[in-house]
Amino acid sequence: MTEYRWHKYADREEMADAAADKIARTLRNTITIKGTALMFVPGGGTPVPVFAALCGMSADWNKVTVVPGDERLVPPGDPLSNFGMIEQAFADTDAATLALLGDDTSRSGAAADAESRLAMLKWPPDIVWLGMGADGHTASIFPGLDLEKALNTDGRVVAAMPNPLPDDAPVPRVTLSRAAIRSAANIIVTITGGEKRDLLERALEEGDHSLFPIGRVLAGQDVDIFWSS
Ligand SMILES: O=C1O[C@H](COP(=O)(O)O)[C@@H](O)[C@H](O)[C@H]1O
Repeated sequence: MTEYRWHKYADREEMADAAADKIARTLRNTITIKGTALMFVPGGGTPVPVFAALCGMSADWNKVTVVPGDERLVPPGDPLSNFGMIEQAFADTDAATLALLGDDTSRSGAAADAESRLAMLKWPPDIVWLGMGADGHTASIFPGLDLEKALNTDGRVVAAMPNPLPDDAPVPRVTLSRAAIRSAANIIVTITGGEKRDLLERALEEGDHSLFPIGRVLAGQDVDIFWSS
Protein backbone atom coordinates (compact mmCIF):
# COMPACT_ATOMS: atom_id res chain seq x y z
CA MET A 1 0.00 0.00 0.00
CA THR A 2 1.22 3.50 -0.87
CA GLU A 3 2.76 5.38 2.00
CA TYR A 4 3.45 9.11 2.00
CA ARG A 5 5.59 9.50 5.13
CA TRP A 6 5.66 13.14 6.22
CA HIS A 7 8.52 14.24 8.49
CA LYS A 8 7.74 17.75 9.71
CA TYR A 9 10.20 20.06 11.49
CA ALA A 10 10.02 23.46 13.15
CA ASP A 11 12.95 24.96 11.25
CA ARG A 12 15.06 24.44 8.16
CA GLU A 13 18.19 23.41 10.05
CA GLU A 14 16.37 20.59 11.84
CA MET A 15 14.80 19.48 8.57
CA ALA A 16 18.18 19.53 6.82
CA ASP A 17 19.77 17.40 9.56
CA ALA A 18 16.90 14.88 9.54
CA ALA A 19 16.78 14.57 5.73
CA ALA A 20 20.57 14.26 5.55
CA ASP A 21 20.52 11.57 8.23
CA LYS A 22 17.89 9.56 6.33
CA ILE A 23 19.85 9.89 3.07
CA ALA A 24 23.18 8.98 4.68
CA ARG A 25 21.63 5.88 6.33
CA THR A 26 20.10 4.83 3.02
CA LEU A 27 23.45 5.26 1.23
CA ARG A 28 25.27 3.23 3.91
CA ASN A 29 22.69 0.40 3.80
CA THR A 30 22.77 0.34 0.00
CA ILE A 31 26.58 0.17 -0.07
CA THR A 32 26.53 -2.69 2.45
CA ILE A 33 24.15 -4.65 0.24
CA LYS A 34 25.25 -3.67 -3.28
CA GLY A 35 28.76 -2.25 -2.92
CA THR A 36 27.89 1.09 -4.59
CA ALA A 37 25.06 3.64 -4.53
CA LEU A 38 23.52 5.83 -7.23
CA MET A 39 21.69 8.97 -6.10
CA PHE A 40 19.85 11.64 -8.10
CA VAL A 41 19.50 14.98 -6.34
CA PRO A 42 17.45 18.15 -6.86
CA GLY A 43 18.66 21.55 -7.95
CA GLY A 44 17.34 24.93 -6.79
CA GLY A 45 17.77 26.42 -3.34
CA THR A 46 16.01 24.05 -0.91
CA PRO A 47 18.60 21.23 -0.97
CA VAL A 48 21.60 23.48 -0.24
CA PRO A 49 21.53 23.17 3.60
CA VAL A 50 20.73 19.45 3.24
CA PHE A 51 23.82 19.00 1.03
CA ALA A 52 25.91 20.77 3.69
CA ALA A 53 24.63 18.49 6.46
CA LEU A 54 24.87 15.36 4.31
CA CYS A 55 28.44 15.96 3.17
CA GLY A 56 29.56 16.14 6.81
CA MET A 57 28.14 12.67 7.49
CA SER A 58 30.10 9.46 7.28
CA ALA A 59 29.61 7.19 4.28
CA ASP A 60 31.90 5.42 1.85
CA TRP A 61 31.64 8.43 -0.43
CA ASN A 62 34.02 6.93 -2.98
CA LYS A 63 31.30 4.35 -3.69
CA VAL A 64 28.58 6.94 -4.29
CA THR A 65 27.65 8.53 -7.64
CA VAL A 66 25.64 11.77 -7.51
CA VAL A 67 23.73 13.02 -10.55
CA PRO A 68 21.27 15.92 -10.94
CA GLY A 69 17.73 14.71 -11.47
CA ASP A 70 17.17 17.60 -13.84
CA GLU A 71 19.25 20.24 -15.54
CA ARG A 72 18.73 23.71 -16.89
CA LEU A 73 20.09 24.19 -20.44
CA VAL A 74 22.75 26.75 -19.60
CA PRO A 75 26.50 26.77 -20.24
CA PRO A 76 28.82 25.15 -17.66
CA GLY A 77 29.68 27.65 -14.95
CA ASP A 78 26.35 29.48 -15.29
CA PRO A 79 24.89 30.22 -11.82
CA LEU A 80 21.66 28.46 -12.90
CA SER A 81 23.44 25.16 -13.56
CA ASN A 82 22.22 22.45 -11.16
CA PHE A 83 25.36 20.42 -11.84
CA GLY A 84 27.62 23.36 -10.95
CA MET A 85 25.87 23.69 -7.60
CA ILE A 86 26.04 19.93 -6.94
CA GLU A 87 29.70 19.67 -7.93
CA GLN A 88 30.51 22.42 -5.45
CA ALA A 89 28.37 20.89 -2.68
CA PHE A 90 30.04 17.45 -2.92
CA ALA A 91 33.58 18.75 -3.61
CA ASP A 92 34.88 17.82 -0.16
CA THR A 93 33.61 14.24 -0.37
CA ASP A 94 35.02 11.46 -2.56
CA ALA A 95 31.68 11.02 -4.33
CA ALA A 96 31.69 10.89 -8.14
CA THR A 97 29.46 13.55 -9.70
CA LEU A 98 28.07 13.17 -13.21
CA ALA A 99 26.59 15.97 -15.33
CA LEU A 100 23.47 15.30 -17.41
CA LEU A 101 24.59 17.72 -20.13
CA GLY A 102 27.24 17.16 -22.76
CA ASP A 103 28.19 19.66 -25.47
CA ASP A 104 24.89 19.67 -27.32
CA THR A 105 22.69 22.37 -25.84
CA SER A 106 19.73 21.94 -28.21
CA ARG A 107 16.79 20.45 -26.32
CA SER A 108 16.59 17.19 -28.23
CA GLY A 109 20.39 16.84 -28.40
CA ALA A 110 20.74 17.46 -24.66
CA ALA A 111 18.10 14.85 -23.87
CA ALA A 112 19.81 12.27 -26.12
CA ASP A 113 23.19 13.06 -24.50
CA ALA A 114 21.71 12.69 -21.03
CA GLU A 115 20.09 9.38 -21.96
CA SER A 116 23.45 7.96 -23.10
CA ARG A 117 25.21 9.27 -19.99
CA LEU A 118 22.65 7.52 -17.79
CA ALA A 119 23.09 4.32 -19.80
CA MET A 120 26.63 4.14 -18.32
CA LEU A 121 25.24 3.87 -14.79
CA LYS A 122 24.14 0.84 -12.80
CA TRP A 123 20.36 1.14 -13.03
CA PRO A 124 17.93 1.54 -11.23
CA PRO A 125 18.78 4.45 -8.92
CA ASP A 126 19.04 3.75 -5.21
CA ILE A 127 17.75 7.19 -4.28
CA VAL A 128 15.84 9.77 -6.29
CA TRP A 129 15.68 12.87 -4.12
CA LEU A 130 13.29 15.52 -5.44
CA GLY A 131 12.34 19.11 -4.75
CA MET A 132 9.16 20.90 -5.79
CA GLY A 133 8.55 24.33 -7.28
CA ALA A 134 5.72 26.65 -6.25
CA ASP A 135 3.86 25.60 -9.45
CA GLY A 136 3.94 21.92 -8.44
CA HIS A 137 6.76 20.89 -10.79
CA THR A 138 9.23 18.29 -9.61
CA ALA A 139 12.68 17.61 -11.10
CA SER A 140 11.90 19.52 -14.36
CA ILE A 141 8.54 17.87 -14.99
CA PHE A 142 6.59 21.07 -15.48
CA PRO A 143 3.13 22.09 -16.54
CA GLY A 144 3.18 22.65 -20.30
CA LEU A 145 3.33 20.87 -23.64
CA ASP A 146 6.07 18.43 -22.58
CA LEU A 147 4.22 17.21 -19.48
CA GLU A 148 2.49 14.16 -21.01
CA LYS A 149 5.73 12.99 -22.64
CA ALA A 150 7.59 13.22 -19.31
CA LEU A 151 4.80 11.24 -17.66
CA ASN A 152 4.35 8.60 -20.31
CA THR A 153 7.73 7.84 -21.89
CA ASP A 154 9.57 4.64 -21.05
CA GLY A 155 12.87 6.51 -21.54
CA ARG A 156 14.87 7.86 -18.60
CA VAL A 157 15.21 11.47 -19.75
CA VAL A 158 13.07 13.98 -21.61
CA ALA A 159 13.50 17.57 -22.75
CA ALA A 160 11.17 20.09 -21.11
CA MET A 161 10.11 23.62 -21.97
CA PRO A 162 8.21 24.88 -18.90
CA ASN A 163 5.05 26.82 -19.69
CA PRO A 164 4.94 29.28 -18.08
CA LEU A 165 8.69 29.68 -17.57
CA PRO A 166 9.54 30.01 -13.86
CA ASP A 167 10.82 33.50 -12.90
CA ASP A 168 13.86 32.22 -11.01
CA ALA A 169 15.23 30.06 -13.88
CA PRO A 170 13.42 30.88 -17.16
CA VAL A 171 15.23 28.33 -19.35
CA PRO A 172 14.54 25.00 -21.08
CA ARG A 173 15.50 21.82 -19.23
CA VAL A 174 16.16 18.12 -19.36
CA THR A 175 14.67 15.93 -16.66
CA LEU A 176 14.31 12.39 -15.40
CA SER A 177 11.01 10.99 -16.62
CA ARG A 178 8.29 9.74 -14.30
CA ALA A 179 9.28 6.16 -15.16
CA ALA A 180 12.90 6.82 -14.16
CA ILE A 181 11.86 8.46 -10.90
CA ARG A 182 9.51 5.62 -10.06
CA SER A 183 12.18 3.01 -10.77
CA ALA A 184 14.18 4.21 -7.73
CA ALA A 185 14.44 2.04 -4.62
CA ASN A 186 13.87 5.15 -2.44
CA ILE A 187 12.10 8.42 -3.27
CA ILE A 188 12.72 11.38 -0.98
CA VAL A 189 11.22 14.88 -1.23
CA THR A 190 12.47 18.00 0.57
CA ILE A 191 10.33 21.15 0.64
CA THR A 192 9.87 24.20 2.84
CA GLY A 193 7.07 26.67 3.54
CA GLY A 194 3.35 26.48 4.21
CA GLU A 195 2.31 27.09 0.61
CA LYS A 196 4.38 24.20 -0.74
CA ARG A 197 3.12 21.92 2.06
CA ASP A 198 -0.51 22.73 1.22
CA LEU A 199 0.10 22.29 -2.51
CA LEU A 200 1.88 18.96 -2.04
CA GLU A 201 -0.82 17.64 0.30
CA ARG A 202 -3.44 18.55 -2.29
CA ALA A 203 -1.45 17.10 -5.20
CA LEU A 204 -0.89 13.80 -3.38
CA GLU A 205 -4.57 13.57 -2.52
CA GLU A 206 -5.51 14.18 -6.19
CA GLY A 207 -2.86 11.69 -7.35
CA ASP A 208 -3.13 10.64 -10.99
CA HIS A 209 -5.83 13.24 -11.64
CA SER A 210 -3.83 16.15 -10.27
CA LEU A 211 -3.16 19.26 -12.32
CA PHE A 212 0.17 19.46 -10.50
CA PRO A 213 2.97 17.38 -12.03
CA ILE A 214 4.22 16.17 -8.64
CA GLY A 215 0.83 14.61 -7.83
CA ARG A 216 0.98 12.58 -11.03
CA VAL A 217 4.63 11.61 -10.57
CA LEU A 218 4.22 10.39 -6.99
CA ALA A 219 0.78 8.76 -7.27
CA GLY A 220 1.00 5.22 -5.91
CA GLN A 221 4.61 5.54 -4.72
CA ASP A 222 6.15 5.17 -1.24
CA VAL A 223 7.78 8.51 -0.47
CA ASP A 224 9.57 10.13 2.49
CA ILE A 225 8.75 13.84 2.59
CA PHE A 226 10.87 16.18 4.70
CA TRP A 227 9.26 19.55 5.38
CA SER A 228 9.87 22.62 7.50
CA SER A 229 8.25 26.05 7.69
O1 LIG B 1 14.12 24.60 -11.09
C1 LIG B 1 14.11 23.81 -10.18
O2 LIG B 1 13.23 23.99 -9.16
C2 LIG B 1 12.89 22.96 -8.22
C3 LIG B 1 12.50 23.65 -6.91
O3 LIG B 1 13.56 24.47 -6.48
P1 LIG B 1 13.52 25.29 -5.12
O4 LIG B 1 14.60 26.32 -5.25
O5 LIG B 1 12.14 25.90 -5.02
O6 LIG B 1 13.77 24.32 -4.03
C4 LIG B 1 14.00 21.95 -8.05
O7 LIG B 1 13.56 20.86 -7.29
C5 LIG B 1 14.53 21.52 -9.41
O8 LIG B 1 15.50 20.52 -9.28
C6 LIG B 1 15.12 22.73 -10.09
O9 LIG B 1 15.75 22.49 -11.32
